[in-house]
Amino acid sequence: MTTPVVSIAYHSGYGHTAVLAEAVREGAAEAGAQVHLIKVDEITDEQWAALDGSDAIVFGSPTYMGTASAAFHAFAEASSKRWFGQDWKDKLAAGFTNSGSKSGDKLHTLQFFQVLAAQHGMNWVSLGLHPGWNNSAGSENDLNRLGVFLGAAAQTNVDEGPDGVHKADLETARHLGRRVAETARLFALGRAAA
Ligand SMILES: Cc1cc2nc3c(=O)[nH]c(=O)nc-3n(C[C@H](O)[C@H](O)[C@H](O)COP(=O)(O)O)c2cc1C
Repeated sequence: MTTPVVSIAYHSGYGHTAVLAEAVREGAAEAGAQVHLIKVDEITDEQWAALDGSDAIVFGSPTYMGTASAAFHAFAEASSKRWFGQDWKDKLAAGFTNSGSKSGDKLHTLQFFQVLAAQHGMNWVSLGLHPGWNNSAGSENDLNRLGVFLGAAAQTNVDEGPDGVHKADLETARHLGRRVAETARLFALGRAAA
C-alpha cells in the first residue's frame, strides 16, 4: 500500500496550537501516513529536507494580530529558498489555526496559508466538512463548530491553557489530518498510474 508522507509545519507560542498540531498528526497517522511534526521556530536542515520529501504539508499557527504569528511568517519567508526552484510544486497543502476570539480574524490566517501554498504551486486541501452548530439541533460539540471551510479553525478561551482547547476543535483538526493523508494517497496512486 502507498504510504503518503505528511508534514505538519507549525508554530505555537503558548502551547494551544501545539495541541491541535498533535490532533492533525493523529488523524494523518490513523489514515496510514508517515508524519513529521515540525516546529517552524526550531526547524533544522533535516526537517527542511523532510518537508522537501513530503507529499503534503499542513501549515499551522495561532492567529496573532489577525494573521499567522511572526515566527510562522519567518518560516514562510525562509521557504522562499524553495520557491525559487518551485521545489514544493504539486505537493498538497492545508492549514489550521487557533485564536482567543470566536472569529478573531482566523480566516485571514488560513487565507495567508492558502496564498503561501499557491506561491509554491501547491494544491490546497479544504476542510471538507459541513458547518456545525448552525441550527437549533446543533451544539458547540459539533465538528467544524465554527463553520470554516478553508481549514481547521479552533477557538480557545484566553484565560485557559492548552488543556482548554475545545474537544470539537481537536476532532475537527483530526479530521483534517485524515483528509490530507487520504488525499495524498489518492494523488500518489494517480501519479503512479499516469
Ligand atoms: C501577540 C498576540 C496576538 C493575538 N492576536 C489575536 C487575534 O488577532 N485574534 C484573536 O482572536 N486572538 C488573538 N490572540 C490570542 C491567541 O490567538 C490565543 O491565545 C491562542 O490560543 C494562542 O495560541 P498558542 O498558545 O498556540 O500561541 C493573540 C495572542 C497574542 C499573544
